[in-house]
Amino acid sequence: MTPQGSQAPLEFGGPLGAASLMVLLPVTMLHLLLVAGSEPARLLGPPPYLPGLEELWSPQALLLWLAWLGLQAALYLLPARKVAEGQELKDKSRLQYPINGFQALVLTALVVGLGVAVGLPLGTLPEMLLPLAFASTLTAFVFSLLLYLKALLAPASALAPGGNSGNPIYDFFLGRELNPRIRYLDFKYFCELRPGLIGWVLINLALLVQEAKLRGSSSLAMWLVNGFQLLYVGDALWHEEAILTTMDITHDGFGFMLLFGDITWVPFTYSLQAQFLLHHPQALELPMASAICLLNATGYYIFRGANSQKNTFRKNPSDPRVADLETISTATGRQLLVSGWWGMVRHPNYLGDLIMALAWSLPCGTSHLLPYFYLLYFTALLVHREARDERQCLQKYGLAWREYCRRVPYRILPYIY
Ligand SMILES: NC(=O)C1=CN([C@@H]2O[C@H](COP(=O)(O)OP(=O)(O)OC[C@H]3O[C@@H](n4cnc5c(N)ncnc54)[C@H](OP(=O)(O)O)[C@@H]3O)[C@@H](O)[C@H]2O)C=CC1
Ligand SMILES: CC(C)CCC[C@@H](C)[C@H]1CC=C2C3=C(CC[C@@]21C)[C@@]1(C)CC[C@H](O)C(C)(C)[C@@H]1CC3
Repeated sequence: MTPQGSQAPLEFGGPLGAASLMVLLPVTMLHLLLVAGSEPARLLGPPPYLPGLEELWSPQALLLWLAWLGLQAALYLLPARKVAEGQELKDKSRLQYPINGFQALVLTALVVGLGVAVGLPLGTLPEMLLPLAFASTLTAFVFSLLLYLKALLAPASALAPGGNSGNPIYDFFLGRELNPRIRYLDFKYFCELRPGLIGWVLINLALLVQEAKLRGSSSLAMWLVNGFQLLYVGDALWHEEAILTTMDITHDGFGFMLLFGDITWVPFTYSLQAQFLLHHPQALELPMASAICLLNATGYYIFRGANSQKNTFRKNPSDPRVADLETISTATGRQLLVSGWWGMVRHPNYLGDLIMALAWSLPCGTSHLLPYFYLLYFTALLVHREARDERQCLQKYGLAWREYCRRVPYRILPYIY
């Protein structure tokens, strides 16, 4: 039996907020897909037209989507170069995770390359984005329901701290079980890094190919967006093990929010800049392109530096790369860094991520707000995420966290926020 009505405070506006988000997020995604292909490309205006069910629903798109999930699951189950252990769980056990995400990216590139060589029309993918996104949304709802039902059979120790309020809508949205898995296939870990992230760069690539077909060559702006986002995804898969200490894996249950976010929202909205560029070509001069590359490199340097510093420290505080950093001791026995990247602001990794988000939008010019959607959404997501993390850290570390906040007063942007 699983406990109902856990005392964790309700987040995301409770059941009403959760229900609204479950409608709003898919509608926003479909709106963005429609608007990106339209002439005025207005983020805040109405969509160019309202698609009928016959345009959204396509059995071929559903089959293609399921085949994609199947391919990624098969690649996940291949032998891995390393098996990593997750954080300690409530019952003191640790789960095992295969580290073969980068291998999956390379093998996917080979499979797609082979497919193209035998005539797979990659350039037609952009025309299928709407039905694919719809099929992906349907699968997210169905899988979330299966996860909700699976959690009914899970022991109490397997449940997430939130997501077990007893309200079915809220719990369906937030996710009840912390690490739902069937044998070695851990659904949350699989979804967080594979089908969505790799799908995102594949969609970008198809948009680049299609642009070359339409206009004779791919634009510099399209190359930059593809290159920056491939670096981001490649980096995430290369440092796959680091995901095991993120809030999503250690704290959040696996429900509609993360599942839809991972497999639907990421590939179909994070590729918005490339979608925009296919329909709205932008001239980009070399000096401007160089400045944008420098901005992306700066963001990446901060993002990677901060994330690696924390991961190295969490794995082994005596590692020579972090042993000289100043720390605060906490009652839990864990320490908090107060110098290096984590002495600059309390979330230096968010700062680097936001700088990169700006660099991904700039190649699209300044005539439209639409390609800046990611930057706006991401700022809101990270500000909200930062507040959630602060609450959890205050609960975990108490006075030591207050001392950290006193020593490092800014959250994300030095001297501003
Ligand atoms: N592209 C996208 O859509 C998204 C990207 N991201 C990115 O994912 C990455 C991970 O983000 P997220 O999981 O939110 O959070 P963090 O990687 O920032 O992890 C927060 C945790 O780090 C530990 N921590 C905080 N301060 C310190 C300190 N001073 N010293 C040591 N440990 C500390 C605490 O956990 P503990 O003490 O228990 O170790 C805290 O709970 C970020 O780079 C973020 O930008 C996130 C969301 C969406
Ligand atoms: C739209 C919903 C309200 C919220 C959905 C949120 C999800 C899209 C994001 C939650 C945390 C994420 C992370 C990444 C992608 C987006 C989601 C799933 C991440 C995999 C991107 C690549 C990074 O290098 C990372 C650090 C591995 C990220 C981890 C968190």
